[in-house]
Order: sequence, then structure tokens, then C-alpha cells
Amino acid sequence: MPSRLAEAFRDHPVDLHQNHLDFNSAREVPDSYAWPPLGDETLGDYKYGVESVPIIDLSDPVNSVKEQMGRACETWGVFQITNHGIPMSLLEKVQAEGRRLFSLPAQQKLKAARSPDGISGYGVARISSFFPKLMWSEGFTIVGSPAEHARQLWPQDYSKFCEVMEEYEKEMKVLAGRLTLLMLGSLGITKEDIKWAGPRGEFKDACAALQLNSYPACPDPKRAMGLAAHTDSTLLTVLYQNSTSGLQVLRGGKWITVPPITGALVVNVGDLLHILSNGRYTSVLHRAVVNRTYHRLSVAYLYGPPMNVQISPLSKLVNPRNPPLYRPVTWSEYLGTKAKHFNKALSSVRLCAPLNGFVDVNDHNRVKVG
Ligand SMILES: O=C(O)CCC(=O)C(=O)O
Ligand SMILES: [Fe+2]
Repeated sequence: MPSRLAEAFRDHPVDLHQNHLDFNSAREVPDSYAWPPLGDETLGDYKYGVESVPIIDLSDPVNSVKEQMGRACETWGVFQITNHGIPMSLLEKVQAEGRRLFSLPAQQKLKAARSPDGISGYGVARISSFFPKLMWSEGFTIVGSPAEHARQLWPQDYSKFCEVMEEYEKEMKVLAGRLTLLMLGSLGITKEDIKWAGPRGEFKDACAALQLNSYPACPDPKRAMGLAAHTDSTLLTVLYQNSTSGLQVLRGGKWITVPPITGALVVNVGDLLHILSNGRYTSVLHRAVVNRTYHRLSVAYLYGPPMNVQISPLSKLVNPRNPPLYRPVTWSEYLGTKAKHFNKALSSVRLCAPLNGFVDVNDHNRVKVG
């Protein structure tokens, strides 16, 4: 059984056609990248919409933070956080190093290409294999030390990149553990209820990956897709999107833009938290769109449990009136299910069909993706 994230990916290779388009010189969107046009009517613009993604100040009293998070997780499956303790200077360094990477010539980046059964390195989004069209984006995935691939990109000068990314991973691990306790805390769950939390709730054995996403400016953004609709196969994801918008979440059948707030981080509920909470918290369907003017960069910290820990609805949340809705899965097993079933993965581990007349808002089968 794989015990590390990289091994889990080795067990579930996906068929990815490597992307050789040099976005920077593209004057139009080639047919292989042309998606059905995005309609304005589906874009719930935050400037005009009445609803917006909740913003939670982590310096508020802890009970208030838990209560706000609980509400946000139940209704949206996503929220933004401020006063989270990650220094702005570190966010800026991560952003600068990410831009340095993606502005390398295409041939240079391909030297660090992810292998077909690998997780780390440069390449197209893993979800690409589920769509007939290519996405207007490129990515670089880091698990643990980025040294091996960074050396291929900058043989003489890779240490700065590694230092910055490793510092960010360290800070993110602490923040993600803290967020896990707060989010579960609002359901009455404590660190004692989660075996792998460790005595101080430090989640020492948690696994994670850092995903740098680059969305070059696009000559025809309405016909292109940065990253197609998906949920994250994580417990939670912490996303830094800096100042350029592009992230959208599906709510009430509309795509709502998550407005960039300087220094804030976006937190998504992932599929595993959805399972742990027995469906009380919604893993949010989201996507990234592109724009004509700006090169957008986002940095996602994909956080999950140790690979071989069984994740199932927490016993405190289950009773005769609320039977468990999902069967136990390890993260490793769930990644395999996702590699096969993609957006139907969550329903494929569901134990009972939704009751008659009960509309399961969390069933992503019902949503036409893309
Ligand atoms: O770029 C974004 O805003 C979204 C990225 C994302 O969803 C992911 O990396 O899983
Ligand atoms: Fe995502």
C-alpha cells in the first residue's frame, strides 16, 4: 500500500497529452483549445451579485471563527481568510519565484516535465485527460523538496526557488492543520476524535502537495478554459491567487467569481472533508477562467491525511437519523477512484442513494462540467 503521495500517483497513471503550445506567442486560440463559449449569463459577477464568498478574519474570537467557518462550509464550501499569519513578504516571494519559473522558454520548462506516472514537475493539469479540449494553463507540482526538478530548470541557480517553496510548504502545513481543527471544531469535533491529529493537533503525518498554476493572458478568453470544473481530492485546499481574478465557484447553478483580496487566502472544502463531515460540508465545484490582459498565477496547497488512514464519516456525526453516507476510503484509494471516475468519484464511494425527493446539492454528477 502506498504510504506517500508520490507513490499513490505512481499507482494511478493518467493519460496526459503534453502541451506544446507556446502561449506567449499565440495570437489566437487554436481549435484544440477552443471550449464552448462562456456565456455572460453564467458568470455571477461579484461586483453586481448580491451574494459573495464569506471572508473570515482569523484574529476574531475563536468561537466566532468556528461558527463563521461552519456556516461557510455548509453553504458555500469555500471562504477567504485574512490575518492568517502567513507574511505578505513570503506570499510575494512565492509569487515572484513562480513567475520566474513560468517565464522560462517552453523548451526549458519541458526539461522538468512530470513523468506520466509521476506527481511532481512541470506539465498540464492532471484533469486534462477527462476533457476533449486542452486548457489554457500550465502547472508545476511540488511534493516535499522541489530540488530535483528545479535543478533541471536552473542548473546553477535553483536554491532560491527551493528555499522559498520549502518555507511556504512549512508555513502552509501549520496553517492547514489549524484550519482543519477550526473547521471540524465547528461540528463539535476535537483533536482527540481524530487519531492522526497527534497529541497537540499538529497533524505531523499529514500529506500535501504544492501546485503552482500559470494562466497566460489569452487572445480570446471567452473561448478558453484555464482549469475546468472540478472538486479537489483533498481535505482542504489553501489557495493564494494574488490580485488577478479567475477563480469561480458554482453556487445555485451560477459561477461566482471569488474576488482577489490582497494578502487573503482562499480555503476550499475538499472531497475528504466532505466525507469526514458526512456530507455536512460541501466540497466545492470550482474552475479558473482566463483573461485577455494579465498573466495570472495561483498557488494551491493541497492538504490531506496520511496516505493510508481510513477516512469515513466521523462517528460523532453519525446516528440512526444520520446514517453514514460514505464508505471508508484511504486518500490513496480515493486518488485512484478520482483518476478513474473524476467528478463522479464522490458519488462512487457513497453508501446510499439520495432519499426520494431529496436533492443532493453535493452530487456533482448532476452538474454539467466544463
Ligand atoms: O487557479 C485557481 O484559482 C484554481 C486552482 C485550482 O483549483 C487547483 O489548483 O486545484
Ligand atoms: Fe482546485
